[in-house]
Amino acid sequence: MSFKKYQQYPSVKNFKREWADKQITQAPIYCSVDLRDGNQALVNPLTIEQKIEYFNTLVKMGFKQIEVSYPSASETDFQLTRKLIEENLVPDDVFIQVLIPAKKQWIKKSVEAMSGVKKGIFHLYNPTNEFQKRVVFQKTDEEIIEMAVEGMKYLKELTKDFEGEILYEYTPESFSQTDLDFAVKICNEVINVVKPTEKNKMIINLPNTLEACMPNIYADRIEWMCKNLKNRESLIVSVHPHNDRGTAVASAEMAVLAGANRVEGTLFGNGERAGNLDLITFAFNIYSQGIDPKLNLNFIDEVKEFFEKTTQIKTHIRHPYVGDMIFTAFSGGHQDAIKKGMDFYRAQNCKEWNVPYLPIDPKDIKRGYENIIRVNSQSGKGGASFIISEFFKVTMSKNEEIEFGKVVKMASDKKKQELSKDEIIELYKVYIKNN
Ligand SMILES: CC(=O)SCCNC(=O)CCNC(=O)[C@H](O)C(C)(C)COP(=O)(O)OP(=O)(O)OC[C@H]1O[C@@H](n2cnc3c(N)ncnc32)[C@H](O)[C@@H]1OP(=O)(O)O
Ligand SMILES: CC(C)C(=O)C(=O)O
Repeated sequence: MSFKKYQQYPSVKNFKREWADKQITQAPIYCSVDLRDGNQALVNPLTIEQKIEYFNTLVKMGFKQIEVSYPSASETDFQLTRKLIEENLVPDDVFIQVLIPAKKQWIKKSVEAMSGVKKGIFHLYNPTNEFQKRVVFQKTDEEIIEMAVEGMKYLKELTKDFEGEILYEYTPESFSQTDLDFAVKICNEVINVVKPTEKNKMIINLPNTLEACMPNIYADRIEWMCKNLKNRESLIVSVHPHNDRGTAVASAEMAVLAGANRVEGTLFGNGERAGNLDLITFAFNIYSQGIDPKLNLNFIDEVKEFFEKTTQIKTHIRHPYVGDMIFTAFSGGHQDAIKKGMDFYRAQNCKEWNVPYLPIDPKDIKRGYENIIRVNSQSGKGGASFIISEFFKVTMSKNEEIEFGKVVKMASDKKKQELSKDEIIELYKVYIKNN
């Protein structure tokens, strides 16, 4: 291994950031890219039937913008888009989005796929970083700009008679490794073609295609772009974070502070390599700050079950907010604080959630309190006492708690396994009989 193979990501020079003093006060616009970016990462891409079921789940969750396909990628993508439109499967308040590479034949195919759309987002992209410009495309800067400009002109021409509500989106793909001066130049040229207004905005999407820098630097780059893009008030600035460094959620949050109005991501962060921005964690983070997340998250366990069955990807037991073990403590110190916190919360009929070690109230996502404390050899008296009061409806004295705590500790240590609720209750019955 040699770290010398890699270079440090450059910071934004001569730039006075403002985002660091801000707070998120409202949820941004969400765009789910599960059916495109998520789908392109699956071992077996989704069938039309699976995509429709997935689409309906996203709609039920409250997504108003959904990237449904890459119509030039496959017949399935193309036909799915046609089916959604022809069979009127898209609610009136939902935009469907298609991803389009900047090449005439693919633009044409994508426009055909969207014919008759009521609310549509045409998302054009071409890679803009130094390596891809020179090695993959073997083009000059001017030729790369021409690809984007000519692509957008052609797209506009082909869609000029569309009667639905149309939004154009442009992505300088691989923005994360693109020189900022070039990124702003190419975006401004495309903006010149679309000519957005405050009433008819366009989307400029700035992806962390390969997440290569720390979230603070991504935020600097987003704020710098927001300050240098033409006609900013007519733009919806969007971000599309990936998770290669494991910091996609932080990058998205800081990008929102830095001026992004919209985030693209997927459920539970599915996506190529280390995945995309996890929209569920992102939205729960907003929720847990007392802000309306503008997504319906209360049936997230059903969504998770559907997601796992459909994608064949198991969500980690420690996945923030939704993992199976996310509201469970084994360790004594934590259990003691949770028990005291729960007792206080109930006794005082608290309006604000403030129970230690529980990031949100499990009931918010239809989970009960029965698993918040589980007991093994790492547990203390508080854990055993919680089980007895919660499930045997007996409140122990302090002294009893101490003595019975020792009994439970010995039994679980001897067994070298967790003790079930029933085992603890049985131990308690014996303890009472003998004392
Ligand atoms: C970061 C992202 O997620 S971007 C989205 C990437 N998603 C996908 O690629 C999924 C769908 N893609 C596909 O199904 C196929 O790649 C297709 C249909 C688009 C093209 O297939 P093929 O013609 O067989 O080409 P192939 O995949 O080998 O190579 C891609 C070609 O498109 C070019 N290309 C890649 N992106 C773009 C773009 N945004 N605009 C224009 N051309 C592009 C490449 O330079 C390459 O060109 P070349 O054939 O002249 O060398
Ligand atoms: C096409 C763009 C938005 C993309 O998927 C990426 O850059 O990761």
